[in-house]
Amino acid sequence: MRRLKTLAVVGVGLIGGSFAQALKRADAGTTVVGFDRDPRALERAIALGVIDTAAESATEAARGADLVFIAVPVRQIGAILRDVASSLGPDAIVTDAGSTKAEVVRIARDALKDRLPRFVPGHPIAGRESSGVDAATPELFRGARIVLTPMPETAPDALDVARDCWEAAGGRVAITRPEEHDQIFAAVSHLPHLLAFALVSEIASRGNSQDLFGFAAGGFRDFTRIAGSSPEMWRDIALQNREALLFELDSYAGRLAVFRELIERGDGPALERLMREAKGARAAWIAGTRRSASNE
Ligand SMILES: NC(=O)c1ccc[n+]([C@@H]2O[C@H](COP(=O)([O-])OP(=O)(O)OC[C@H]3O[C@@H](n4cnc5c(N)ncnc54)[C@H](O)[C@@H]3O)[C@@H](O)[C@H]2O)c1
Ligand SMILES: O=C(O)C(=O)C[C@]1(C(=O)O)C=C[C@@H](O)C=C1
Repeated sequence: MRRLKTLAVVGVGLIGGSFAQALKRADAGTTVVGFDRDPRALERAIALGVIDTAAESATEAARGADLVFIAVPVRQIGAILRDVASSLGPDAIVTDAGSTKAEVVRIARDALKDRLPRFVPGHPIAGRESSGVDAATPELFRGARIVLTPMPETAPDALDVARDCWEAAGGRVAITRPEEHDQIFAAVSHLPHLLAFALVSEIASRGNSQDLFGFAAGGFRDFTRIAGSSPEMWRDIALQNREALLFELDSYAGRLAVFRELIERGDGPALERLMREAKGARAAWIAGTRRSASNE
Protein backbone atom coordinates (compact mmCIF):
# COMPACT_ATOMS: atom_id res chain seq x y z
CA MET A 1 0.00 0.00 0.00
CA ARG A 2 1.24 3.53 -0.75
CA ARG A 3 1.81 5.66 2.33
CA LEU A 4 -1.42 7.09 3.65
CA LYS A 5 -0.48 9.80 6.09
CA THR A 6 -4.00 10.77 7.12
CA LEU A 7 -7.22 8.84 6.76
CA ALA A 8 -10.51 10.58 7.57
CA VAL A 9 -13.43 8.34 8.50
CA VAL A 10 -16.92 9.84 8.47
CA GLY A 11 -19.32 7.48 10.25
CA VAL A 12 -17.27 5.63 12.83
CA GLY A 13 -19.43 2.51 13.11
CA LEU A 14 -18.98 -1.14 12.13
CA ILE A 15 -17.66 -0.47 8.61
CA GLY A 16 -15.85 2.84 9.19
CA GLY A 17 -14.23 1.47 12.37
CA SER A 18 -13.20 -1.80 10.73
CA PHE A 19 -11.65 0.03 7.75
CA ALA A 20 -9.70 2.32 10.08
CA GLN A 21 -8.43 -0.64 12.11
CA ALA A 22 -7.46 -2.60 9.00
CA LEU A 23 -5.51 0.32 7.49
CA LYS A 24 -3.79 1.13 10.76
CA ARG A 25 -2.75 -2.49 10.95
CA ALA A 26 -1.37 -2.34 7.39
CA ASP A 27 0.56 0.87 8.15
CA ALA A 28 1.02 1.89 11.77
CA GLY A 29 2.08 5.36 10.55
CA THR A 30 -1.41 6.23 9.31
CA THR A 31 -3.22 8.79 11.47
CA VAL A 32 -7.01 8.42 11.57
CA VAL A 33 -9.30 11.39 12.09
CA GLY A 34 -12.92 10.48 12.77
CA PHE A 35 -16.22 12.29 12.58
CA ASP A 36 -19.59 10.91 13.64
CA ARG A 37 -22.92 12.58 14.37
CA ASP A 38 -22.94 10.62 17.64
CA PRO A 39 -20.33 11.96 20.10
CA ARG A 40 -20.43 8.66 22.05
CA ALA A 41 -19.26 6.80 18.94
CA LEU A 42 -16.24 9.13 18.73
CA GLU A 43 -15.46 8.69 22.44
CA ARG A 44 -15.61 4.90 22.10
CA ALA A 45 -13.52 4.99 18.91
CA ILE A 46 -10.78 6.96 20.68
CA ALA A 47 -10.93 4.69 23.74
CA LEU A 48 -10.62 1.60 21.50
CA GLY A 49 -7.74 3.13 19.50
CA VAL A 50 -9.78 2.98 16.28
CA ILE A 51 -9.26 6.70 15.59
CA ASP A 52 -6.53 9.04 16.83
CA THR A 53 -8.49 12.29 16.91
CA ALA A 54 -12.10 13.38 16.63
CA ALA A 55 -13.19 16.19 14.33
CA GLU A 56 -16.11 18.57 14.90
CA SER A 57 -17.54 18.09 11.41
CA ALA A 58 -17.07 16.10 8.22
CA THR A 59 -15.60 19.23 6.62
CA GLU A 60 -12.97 19.47 9.35
CA ALA A 61 -12.17 15.73 9.22
CA ALA A 62 -11.53 15.94 5.46
CA ARG A 63 -9.15 18.91 5.76
CA GLY A 64 -5.62 17.62 5.16
CA ALA A 65 -6.72 14.00 4.68
CA ASP A 66 -5.20 11.88 1.88
CA LEU A 67 -8.26 9.63 1.84
CA VAL A 68 -11.78 10.30 3.10
CA PHE A 69 -13.82 7.15 3.80
CA ILE A 70 -17.59 7.68 4.16
CA ALA A 71 -19.44 4.95 6.05
CA VAL A 72 -22.84 6.40 6.96
CA PRO A 73 -26.32 5.14 5.91
CA VAL A 74 -26.71 5.59 2.15
CA ARG A 75 -29.24 8.43 2.23
CA GLN A 76 -26.77 10.49 4.34
CA ILE A 77 -23.90 10.16 1.87
CA GLY A 78 -24.94 13.13 -0.32
CA ALA A 79 -24.88 15.57 2.60
CA ILE A 80 -21.45 14.32 3.69
CA LEU A 81 -20.06 14.63 0.14
CA ARG A 82 -21.26 18.25 0.08
CA ASP A 83 -19.61 18.89 3.45
CA VAL A 84 -16.24 17.42 2.50
CA ALA A 85 -16.10 18.95 -1.02
CA SER A 86 -15.12 22.37 0.36
CA SER A 87 -12.12 21.18 2.39
CA LEU A 88 -10.61 18.45 0.18
CA GLY A 89 -6.97 18.94 -0.76
CA PRO A 90 -6.14 18.89 -4.51
CA ASP A 91 -4.93 15.25 -4.49
CA ALA A 92 -7.23 13.92 -1.80
CA ILE A 93 -9.45 10.95 -2.62
CA VAL A 94 -12.98 10.27 -1.40
CA THR A 95 -14.55 6.83 -1.28
CA ASP A 96 -17.60 5.32 0.37
CA ALA A 97 -18.92 2.01 1.67
CA GLY A 98 -22.59 2.43 0.78
CA SER A 99 -24.58 -0.71 -0.04
CA THR A 100 -26.23 0.95 -3.07
CA LYS A 101 -24.32 2.63 -5.84
CA ALA A 102 -26.40 4.18 -8.69
CA GLU A 103 -28.08 6.78 -6.49
CA VAL A 104 -24.84 7.52 -4.61
CA VAL A 105 -23.10 8.19 -7.95
CA ARG A 106 -25.98 10.38 -9.13
CA ILE A 107 -25.83 12.46 -5.94
CA ALA A 108 -22.02 12.62 -6.03
CA ARG A 109 -22.14 14.30 -9.45
CA ASP A 110 -24.16 17.12 -7.98
CA ALA A 111 -22.36 17.30 -4.63
CA LEU A 112 -18.74 17.10 -5.80
CA LYS A 113 -18.88 19.01 -9.10
CA ASP A 114 -15.28 19.55 -10.30
CA ARG A 115 -13.97 17.26 -7.53
CA LEU A 116 -15.91 14.29 -8.99
CA PRO A 117 -12.75 12.66 -10.51
CA ARG A 118 -11.41 12.20 -6.96
CA PHE A 119 -14.44 10.06 -5.95
CA VAL A 120 -14.27 6.26 -6.06
CA PRO A 121 -17.66 4.70 -5.21
CA GLY A 122 -17.25 1.45 -3.29
CA HIS A 123 -19.00 -1.30 -1.36
CA PRO A 124 -17.35 -3.96 0.81
CA ILE A 125 -19.31 -7.20 0.67
CA ALA A 126 -18.65 -8.00 4.29
CA GLY A 127 -20.54 -7.11 7.37
CA ARG A 128 -22.60 -8.45 10.16
CA GLU A 129 -25.87 -7.74 11.91
CA SER A 130 -24.19 -5.81 14.77
CA SER A 131 -23.72 -2.06 14.32
CA GLY A 132 -21.47 0.51 15.91
CA VAL A 133 -17.75 0.86 16.52
CA ASP A 134 -17.74 -1.76 19.29
CA ALA A 135 -18.50 -4.38 16.62
CA ALA A 136 -15.59 -3.22 14.41
CA THR A 137 -12.73 -5.61 13.69
CA PRO A 138 -9.66 -5.29 11.42
CA GLU A 139 -10.42 -8.81 10.13
CA LEU A 140 -13.83 -7.92 8.70
CA PHE A 141 -12.68 -7.52 5.09
CA ARG A 142 -10.19 -10.41 4.97
CA GLY A 143 -11.02 -12.48 1.87
CA ALA A 144 -14.14 -10.42 1.16
CA ARG A 145 -15.20 -9.12 -2.23
CA ILE A 146 -14.97 -5.34 -2.50
CA VAL A 147 -16.97 -3.86 -5.37
CA LEU A 148 -15.78 -0.55 -6.82
CA THR A 149 -18.01 1.22 -9.36
CA PRO A 150 -15.81 3.95 -10.88
CA MET A 151 -17.41 6.54 -13.15
CA PRO A 152 -15.96 7.49 -16.55
CA GLU A 153 -14.64 10.64 -14.82
CA THR A 154 -12.89 8.82 -11.95
CA ALA A 155 -9.15 9.57 -12.00
CA PRO A 156 -7.06 6.40 -12.53
CA ASP A 157 -4.72 7.27 -9.64
CA ALA A 158 -7.72 7.66 -7.29
CA LEU A 159 -9.01 4.23 -8.32
CA ASP A 160 -5.54 2.73 -7.77
CA VAL A 161 -5.29 4.16 -4.25
CA ALA A 162 -8.78 2.89 -3.30
CA ARG A 163 -7.90 -0.54 -4.69
CA ASP A 164 -4.56 -0.61 -2.81
CA CYS A 165 -6.24 0.30 0.47
CA TRP A 166 -8.88 -2.42 0.14
CA GLU A 167 -6.25 -4.98 -0.78
CA ALA A 168 -4.18 -3.89 2.23
CA ALA A 169 -7.32 -4.53 4.32
CA GLY A 170 -7.44 -8.08 2.92
CA GLY A 171 -10.20 -7.53 0.34
CA ARG A 172 -10.49 -8.80 -3.26
CA VAL A 173 -11.50 -5.95 -5.53
CA ALA A 174 -14.03 -6.33 -8.36
CA ILE A 175 -15.21 -3.57 -10.70
CA THR A 176 -18.81 -3.21 -11.91
CA ARG A 177 -21.11 -0.53 -13.24
CA PRO A 178 -23.29 1.06 -10.52
CA GLU A 179 -26.59 -0.17 -12.05
CA GLU A 180 -25.24 -3.70 -12.42
CA HIS A 181 -24.09 -3.57 -8.79
CA ASP A 182 -27.54 -2.53 -7.60
CA GLN A 183 -29.30 -5.29 -9.55
CA ILE A 184 -26.95 -7.94 -8.19
CA PHE A 185 -27.20 -6.86 -4.57
CA ALA A 186 -30.97 -6.35 -4.75
CA ALA A 187 -31.15 -10.11 -5.42
CA VAL A 188 -28.52 -11.54 -3.06
CA SER A 189 -28.43 -9.05 -0.19
CA HIS A 190 -31.28 -6.56 -0.13
CA LEU A 191 -34.07 -9.10 -0.81
CA PRO A 192 -32.94 -11.55 1.92
CA HIS A 193 -32.78 -8.72 4.47
CA LEU A 194 -36.31 -7.61 3.56
CA LEU A 195 -37.54 -11.20 3.88
CA ALA A 196 -35.96 -11.61 7.31
CA PHE A 197 -37.42 -8.33 8.61
CA ALA A 198 -40.84 -9.20 7.13
CA LEU A 199 -40.94 -12.70 8.63
CA VAL A 200 -40.08 -11.50 12.15
CA SER A 201 -42.53 -8.62 11.76
CA GLU A 202 -45.29 -11.03 10.74
CA ILE A 203 -44.68 -13.47 13.62
CA ALA A 204 -44.34 -10.62 16.14
CA SER A 205 -47.69 -9.15 15.08
CA ARG A 206 -49.63 -12.26 16.08
CA GLY A 207 -51.55 -12.60 19.35
CA ASN A 208 -49.64 -15.78 20.19
CA SER A 209 -46.21 -14.43 19.20
CA GLN A 210 -44.66 -15.21 22.59
CA ASP A 211 -45.62 -18.88 22.23
CA LEU A 212 -44.24 -18.94 18.68
CA PHE A 213 -40.95 -17.29 19.65
CA GLY A 214 -40.77 -19.63 22.65
CA PHE A 215 -40.55 -22.65 20.35
CA ALA A 216 -38.43 -21.06 17.59
CA ALA A 217 -34.99 -22.64 17.27
CA GLY A 218 -32.05 -22.94 14.85
CA GLY A 219 -33.96 -22.66 11.57
CA PHE A 220 -35.71 -19.47 12.63
CA ARG A 221 -32.51 -18.08 14.14
CA ASP A 222 -30.48 -18.70 10.95
CA PHE A 223 -33.15 -17.34 8.63
CA THR A 224 -33.70 -14.18 10.71
CA ARG A 225 -30.14 -13.38 11.91
CA ILE A 226 -29.99 -10.42 9.56
CA ALA A 227 -33.24 -8.96 10.95
CA GLY A 228 -30.96 -7.93 13.83
CA SER A 229 -29.29 -5.40 11.48
CA SER A 230 -29.63 -1.61 11.67
CA PRO A 231 -33.17 -0.53 10.66
CA GLU A 232 -31.88 2.90 9.62
CA MET A 233 -29.29 1.37 7.29
CA TRP A 234 -31.81 -1.02 5.72
CA ARG A 235 -34.55 1.58 5.39
CA ASP A 236 -32.12 3.69 3.37
CA ILE A 237 -30.98 0.77 1.19
CA ALA A 238 -34.57 -0.31 0.45
CA LEU A 239 -35.57 3.22 -0.58
CA GLN A 240 -32.43 3.94 -2.59
CA ASN A 241 -32.53 0.67 -4.53
CA ARG A 242 -36.31 0.77 -4.88
CA GLU A 243 -36.75 -0.33 -8.51
CA ALA A 244 -34.38 -3.29 -8.36
CA LEU A 245 -35.69 -4.38 -4.98
CA LEU A 246 -39.34 -4.23 -6.13
CA PHE A 247 -38.39 -6.38 -9.11
CA GLU A 248 -36.76 -8.95 -6.80
CA LEU A 249 -39.71 -8.92 -4.38
CA ASP A 250 -42.07 -9.65 -7.30
CA SER A 251 -39.84 -12.45 -8.62
CA TYR A 252 -39.65 -13.98 -5.17
CA ALA A 253 -43.44 -13.68 -4.71
CA GLY A 254 -43.85 -15.50 -8.03
CA ARG A 255 -41.60 -18.35 -6.93
CA LEU A 256 -43.33 -18.52 -3.56
CA ALA A 257 -46.65 -18.81 -5.39
CA VAL A 258 -45.28 -21.82 -7.31
CA PHE A 259 -44.28 -23.52 -4.05
CA ARG A 260 -47.68 -22.65 -2.56
CA GLU A 261 -49.53 -24.12 -5.53
CA LEU A 262 -47.55 -27.38 -5.32
CA ILE A 263 -48.35 -27.69 -1.61
CA GLU A 264 -52.02 -26.93 -2.26
CA ARG A 265 -52.13 -29.59 -5.01
CA GLY A 266 -50.20 -32.04 -2.85
CA ASP A 267 -47.66 -32.49 -5.66
CA GLY A 268 -44.83 -34.12 -3.69
CA PRO A 269 -42.57 -35.06 -6.64
CA ALA A 270 -42.60 -31.52 -8.10
CA LEU A 271 -42.07 -29.97 -4.67
CA GLU A 272 -39.16 -32.30 -3.98
CA ARG A 273 -37.64 -31.59 -7.41
CA LEU A 274 -37.65 -27.82 -6.80
CA MET A 275 -36.19 -28.30 -3.32
CA ARG A 276 -33.51 -30.66 -4.67
CA GLU A 277 -32.55 -28.12 -7.36
CA ALA A 278 -32.34 -25.34 -4.76
CA LYS A 279 -30.22 -27.51 -2.44
CA GLY A 280 -27.87 -28.34 -5.34
CA ALA A 281 -27.55 -24.69 -6.36
CA ARG A 282 -26.74 -23.71 -2.77
CA ALA A 283 -24.14 -26.49 -2.43
CA ALA A 284 -22.46 -25.36 -5.67
CA TRP A 285 -22.40 -21.77 -4.42
CA ILE A 286 -20.83 -22.78 -1.08
CA ALA A 287 -18.24 -24.97 -2.85
CA GLY A 288 -17.40 -22.02 -5.14
CA THR A 289 -16.87 -19.66 -2.19
CA ARG A 290 -14.59 -22.25 -0.51
CA ARG A 291 -12.59 -22.66 -3.74
CA SER A 292 -12.08 -18.93 -4.18
CA ALA A 293 -11.07 -18.58 -0.50
CA SER A 294 -8.46 -21.36 -0.85
CA ASN A 295 -7.09 -19.82 -4.10
CA GLU A 296 -6.08 -16.63 -2.29
N1 LIG B 1 -23.32 -3.46 8.14
C1 LIG B 1 -22.99 -4.10 7.02
O1 LIG B 1 -23.08 -5.32 6.95
C2 LIG B 1 -22.50 -3.28 5.85
C3 LIG B 1 -21.70 -3.93 4.90
C4 LIG B 1 -21.23 -3.19 3.79
C5 LIG B 1 -21.58 -1.85 3.65
N2 LIG B 1 -22.37 -1.26 4.60
C6 LIG B 1 -22.68 0.16 4.41
O2 LIG B 1 -21.76 0.90 5.20
C7 LIG B 1 -22.37 2.07 5.73
C8 LIG B 1 -22.23 2.06 7.24
O3 LIG B 1 -22.83 0.91 7.79
P1 LIG B 1 -22.42 0.36 9.24
O4 LIG B 1 -22.86 -1.06 9.29
O5 LIG B 1 -21.02 0.72 9.57
O6 LIG B 1 -23.40 1.21 10.17
P2 LIG B 1 -23.19 1.63 11.70
O7 LIG B 1 -24.54 1.97 12.20
O8 LIG B 1 -22.39 0.61 12.43
O9 LIG B 1 -22.30 2.96 11.58
C9 LIG B 1 -22.75 4.11 10.95
C10 LIG B 1 -22.21 5.32 11.73
O10 LIG B 1 -22.52 6.48 10.98
C11 LIG B 1 -22.93 7.51 11.88
N3 LIG B 1 -23.71 8.47 11.11
C12 LIG B 1 -24.93 8.31 10.58
N4 LIG B 1 -25.30 9.42 9.90
C13 LIG B 1 -24.28 10.30 10.01
C14 LIG B 1 -24.03 11.61 9.53
N5 LIG B 1 -24.94 12.24 8.78
N6 LIG B 1 -22.86 12.20 9.85
C15 LIG B 1 -21.93 11.55 10.60
N7 LIG B 1 -22.09 10.32 11.09
C16 LIG B 1 -23.25 9.69 10.79
C17 LIG B 1 -23.70 6.75 12.96
O11 LIG B 1 -23.79 7.50 14.16
C18 LIG B 1 -22.87 5.47 13.10
O12 LIG B 1 -21.86 5.61 14.09
C19 LIG B 1 -23.81 2.06 5.21
O13 LIG B 1 -23.88 2.84 4.05
C20 LIG B 1 -24.06 0.60 4.85
O14 LIG B 1 -25.02 0.49 3.83
C21 LIG B 1 -22.80 -1.94 5.70
O1 LIG C 1 -23.41 -10.83 7.01
C1 LIG C 1 -24.24 -9.94 7.20
O2 LIG C 1 -24.77 -9.77 8.28
C2 LIG C 1 -24.57 -9.04 6.10
O3 LIG C 1 -25.70 -8.67 6.05
C3 LIG C 1 -23.55 -8.52 5.17
C4 LIG C 1 -24.08 -7.96 3.87
C5 LIG C 1 -24.75 -9.08 3.06
O4 LIG C 1 -24.08 -10.09 2.80
O5 LIG C 1 -25.92 -8.96 2.70
C6 LIG C 1 -25.04 -6.86 4.14
C7 LIG C 1 -24.99 -5.66 3.54
C8 LIG C 1 -23.81 -5.20 2.86
O6 LIG C 1 -24.04 -4.18 2.01
C9 LIG C 1 -22.90 -6.24 2.49
C10 LIG C 1 -22.93 -7.43 3.11
